[in-house]
Amino acid sequence: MLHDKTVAFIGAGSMAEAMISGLVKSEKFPTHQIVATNRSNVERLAALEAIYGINSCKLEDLQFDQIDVIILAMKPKDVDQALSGIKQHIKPNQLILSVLAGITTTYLEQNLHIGQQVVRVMPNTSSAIGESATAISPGHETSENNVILTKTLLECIGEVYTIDEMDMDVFTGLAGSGPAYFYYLMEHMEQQGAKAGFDVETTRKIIAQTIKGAANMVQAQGETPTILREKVTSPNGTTAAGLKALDENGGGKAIAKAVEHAAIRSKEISEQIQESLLVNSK
Ligand SMILES: NC(=O)C1=CN([C@@H]2O[C@H](COP(=O)(O)OP(=O)(O)OC[C@H]3O[C@@H](n4cnc5c(N)ncnc54)[C@H](OP(=O)(O)O)[C@@H]3O)[C@@H](O)[C@H]2O)C=CC1
Ligand SMILES: O=C(O)[C@@H]1CCC=N1
Repeated sequence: MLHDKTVAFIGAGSMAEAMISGLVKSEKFPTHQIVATNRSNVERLAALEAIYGINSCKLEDLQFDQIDVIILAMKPKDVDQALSGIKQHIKPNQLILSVLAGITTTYLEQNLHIGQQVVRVMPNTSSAIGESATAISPGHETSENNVILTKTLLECIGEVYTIDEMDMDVFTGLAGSGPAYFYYLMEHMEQQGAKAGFDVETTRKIIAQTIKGAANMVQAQGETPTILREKVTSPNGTTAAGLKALDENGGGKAIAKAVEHAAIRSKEISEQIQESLLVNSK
């Protein structure tokens, strides 16, 4: 299904690079069928070409009629300008995937053609190694074939979950932003290792293996995190002391708040973009 598809990224930053890396590593389709464009940073495009063997070009030189799937990957604040720039070149039956946090399918449909095929997508940067947890929510006009194409394409970069768009903000708080919470945790664990005189490289490896092992246990054993946590925790042992300190210092609450506030911010972005649309249409 993918071998004859051409995919263009509009926006070539961190998220586009992670997806390009994962797509290339999947070897599901030729790298020359991936094209990256951005607003102005030509050095960045040259670097992506050199690293991944993909194509790139200036946005104005993109051959839109030869692209099957267009992936929007600019910041939400730039979406209006980006859509105004590309609308005249795209056709309603072209599939548009948007990875933009907070940008709804309704917004995309209102700003593109009647009947435009759109899917809202929320990947994370683990796409780079084929380990993303990616959500998709198809637009109102999107055909079943295009939903299947979207899933097939995104399965190259990890697991894909089809969710109700109402749940996209929470999914963003959990999985889109999620890797950052674990990196933050690792940063803090690393600091403690360094304080105790461990060298940074070794500590990093130890922590990464510990997190990977814990995640794999959840996936492989089919046991809940609660049961698995209890199995680590001996009465009056070291883990109990560590968990008590976490609780007393608001650890659990802080994690819940992180997910909650990321989701709130995603919703806020939707509202702000919708408001600016209303203001501009007055
Ligand atoms: N980073 C992440 O972990 C995740 C990000 N996302 C979403 O991905 C999107 C991109 O994020 P990220 O990659 O971090 O951002 P970056 O700032 O790294 O990249 C943004 C890219 O968009 C380009 N761009 C800006 N305006 C336009 C335009 N009008 N036309 C074409 N290209 C344009 C920029 O080009 P130039 O450099 O030339 O200005 C740049 O290549 C965001 O909407 C974010 O919500 C979703 C999931 C996870
Ligand atoms: O921080 C952001 O807004 C983007 C969306 C999810 C991850 N990064």
